[in-house]
Amino acid sequence: MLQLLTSSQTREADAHTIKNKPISSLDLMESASNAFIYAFKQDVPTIDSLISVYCGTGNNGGDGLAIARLLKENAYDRISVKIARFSAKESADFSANLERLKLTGIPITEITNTDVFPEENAEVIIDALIGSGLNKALQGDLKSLVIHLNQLQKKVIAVDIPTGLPSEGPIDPDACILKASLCVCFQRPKINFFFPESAKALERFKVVEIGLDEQFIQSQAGPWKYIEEKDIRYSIKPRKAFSHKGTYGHALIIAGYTETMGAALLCADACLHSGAGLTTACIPENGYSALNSFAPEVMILPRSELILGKSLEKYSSIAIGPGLGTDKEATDLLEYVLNFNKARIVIDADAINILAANTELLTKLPKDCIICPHVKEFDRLFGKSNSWWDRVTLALKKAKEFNLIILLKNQYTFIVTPDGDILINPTGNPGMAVGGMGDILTGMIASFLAQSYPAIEAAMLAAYIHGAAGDQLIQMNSIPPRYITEQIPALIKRFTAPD
Ligand SMILES: NC(=O)C1=CN([C@@H]2O[C@H](COP(=O)(O)OP(=O)(O)OC[C@H]3O[C@@H](n4cnc5c(N)ncnc54)[C@H](OP(=O)(O)O)[C@@H]3O)[C@@H](O)[C@H]2O)[C@@H](O)CC1
Ligand SMILES: Nc1ncnc2c1ncn2[C@@H]1O[C@H](COP(=O)(O)OP(=O)(O)O)[C@@H](O)[C@H]1O
Ligand SMILES: [K+]
Repeated sequence: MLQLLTSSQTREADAHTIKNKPISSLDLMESASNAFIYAFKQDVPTIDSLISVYCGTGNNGGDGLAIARLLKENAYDRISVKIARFSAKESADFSANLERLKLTGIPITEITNTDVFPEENAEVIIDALIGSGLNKALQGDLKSLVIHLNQLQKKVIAVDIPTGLPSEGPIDPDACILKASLCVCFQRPKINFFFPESAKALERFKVVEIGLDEQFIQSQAGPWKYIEEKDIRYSIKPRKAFSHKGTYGHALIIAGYTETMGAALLCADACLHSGAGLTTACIPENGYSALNSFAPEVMILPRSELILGKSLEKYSSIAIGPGLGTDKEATDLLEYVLNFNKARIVIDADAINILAANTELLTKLPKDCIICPHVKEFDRLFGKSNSWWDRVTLALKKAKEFNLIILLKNQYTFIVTPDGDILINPTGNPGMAVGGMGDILTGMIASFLAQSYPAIEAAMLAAYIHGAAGDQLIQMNSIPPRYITEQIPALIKRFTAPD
């Protein structure tokens, strides 16, 4: 997993690299600027594009000056540089790069006040005004400049981070930010890129290596970790020779209601496709024939038997909630499952809403229980948050308090653990924003739990593979959830095979 850094940790990684590699800070800036150019060339291959580089006077601005010079060396020769000089300060590496830039003949304009902005006919704007050194919300002259640049509606490519976006912490919905169509960021994505509020600052990002000390970065403390394919390959176990259905556990799916039987079918079918040896669905009687025709491999536990106290001993995992409803019977079922207390459980959808209405049940959750709320379910359960940063911070607190794994769903799903980690899932795409998609994920988690994966791994494998299945169908505008299920077995097999 990639350890993500706060802006102050990034500064430490920067200083550590300069001291120990060793490399001068000016050479590190050159390396960062070269890495930017590499990504830029892929996005703007036309060398006669008109490019304007807007620079602040800190190190982000220093990058901008070096980038302008390197673009010229790479045959882009229709470049101009605009320096926003609203204060007398400049960083040493900015000054050094300004001297180098002056030798190239690239036109440089200084913007010292905002009464009149220089005319701008560039097709591409490179934003090197402020990077990770942002220390307050934009205001004054710089804010006026950013508002002006946003109004031009040009293609903007940001260096390291869009000007005005903080690297971490709550994103103010009213903040003034220079909106980028692409951000080329250095070494690690910024934590704030993973929150929906960042959509006002950037459309997409690319991460480029700039030569910071990886060992140092990985040894940094902090909850934010980014899941990589190699983590999945490392966790996932191939099926063994001489194994049989009993080897892979027996999952019980307690789900479905007259109007929402589909949720139970999708969930049970996804569990089956994710490798559980046996899958049983506990659904109302009016769903039996639908289940038998949709997924004949799945067995049935009559709802009436469970209500009468049928033992849960034989099940290696239990999923409860998809399409379950929130009536008295559903509440009793959840309580019964929680009282059993031995099962490896995943709680979703209506079962989360039942928890929200009966918060005393939270204390009955067994150790390493997984809940997988979407944002509304999460807020119903734990209260409203003002920002995603606050919401995930709250999840961290609740995961510790209740010894619980919280899988908070979104474009980037956050898996928050009782040990204080926040694992960010990178897979998935907006085609997956279709009802029933979460039911598939819950079935997958139940399946991995049944197969004896530790709970955090079960959550991680399910989230990653679920999203990766969606990414295999990226050519579809919207993805019916059952299409995800079809992808799962081959995808799991692929992750068990050598690279
Ligand atoms: N290790 C790495 O990743 C590497 C990072 N590198 C690059 O360095 C960048 C970080 O550079 P940095 O620390 O010099 O800060 P930077 O972003 O230029 O901003 C500081 C300037 O902005 C000003 N300022 C701040 N807030 C403001 C506001 N609201 N409104 C107005 N002004 C404001 C602040 O002024 P002050 O408040 O101090 O008066 C100061 O002048 C990083 O993003 C990357 O591009 C690479 O070169 C090499 C390796
Ligand atoms: N824009 C998106 N990008 C990536 N994944 C998404 C996106 N939208 C939805 N998903 C995924 O689809 C699932 C939706 O779950 P949920 O909202 O519970 O659906 P439902 O309740 O209809 O089953 C989650 O796993 C979520 O991560
Ligand atoms: K920037």
